[in-house]
Amino acid sequence: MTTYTRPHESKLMPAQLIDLMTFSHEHTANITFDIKYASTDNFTGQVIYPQARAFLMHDAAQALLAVSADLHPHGFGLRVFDAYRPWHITAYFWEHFPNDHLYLADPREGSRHNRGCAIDLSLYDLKTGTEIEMPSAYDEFNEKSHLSYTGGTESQNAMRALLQTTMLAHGFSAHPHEWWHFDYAGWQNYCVLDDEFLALEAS
Ligand SMILES: C[C@@H](N)C(=O)N[C@H](C)C(=O)O
Ligand SMILES: [Zn+2]
Repeated sequence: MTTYTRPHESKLMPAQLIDLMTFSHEHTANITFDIKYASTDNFTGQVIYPQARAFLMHDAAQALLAVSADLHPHGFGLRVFDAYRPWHITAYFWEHFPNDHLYLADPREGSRHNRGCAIDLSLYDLKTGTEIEMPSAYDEFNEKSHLSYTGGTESQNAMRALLQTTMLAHGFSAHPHEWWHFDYAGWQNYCVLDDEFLALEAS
C-alpha cells in the first residue's frame, strides 16, 4: 500500500497511447520487444507487469519509426525494454528501493513513463537478432550506466553514442544516469496516468 499521492495537474491531458507492438508491426519497423518488468529479469527480481505490453504516446511512436529507419543502414534495430508504466509501479519502486533513488522517478512528481512519453531501449543486430553490448546492462544502477562513463570498450561507447545521437535527432532527450532512457519532447503537457495495460486496450 503506497503512502504517496498521484500528482494531479488539472490543465494537463492524457496522452493518446498506442500499442507500440501493433504499431511497429503495421509499419514493418525493425523494433523488437523484451519487456523486462513482465519477467523476473529486472532490478527487482520480481514480475511487475501482468502482461508484456508496450504503450507509447502517438507522436513518440511515430518518431521511433524514424529512429528505426535511420538505424537500418547501420545494420541495427531497436529493442524496447519498457514504455508506458502505470504510476503505482513508480510508487512501488520508490518505496521499496530507497538505495536506487538516483535511477528512479519520485512518485510525487511522477515518471515520464507514467505520462506515456518515455521509453527504455537498446540496439540489436539486424543480421543475428543479438542485442548490442552497451557499457552496462539495462537497469544496472551504477556509474557504468551514466552517459559520462568512459570505461566501456571502444565498441560499447560507440554503440551508446549511436543510440543517443539517433534518438536525439528525432525529438527525444537523454537521461544523464541511464543510457537506455529517453523522454519525448512535450512530455510536460501530459498528465500522470495509472491505467493498467488492459484498461488502455479497452479504451
Ligand atoms: C527504473 C528505470 N528503468 C527508470 O525508468 N527510471 C526513470 C528515472 C523513471 O523511473 O522514470
Ligand atoms: Zn526509463
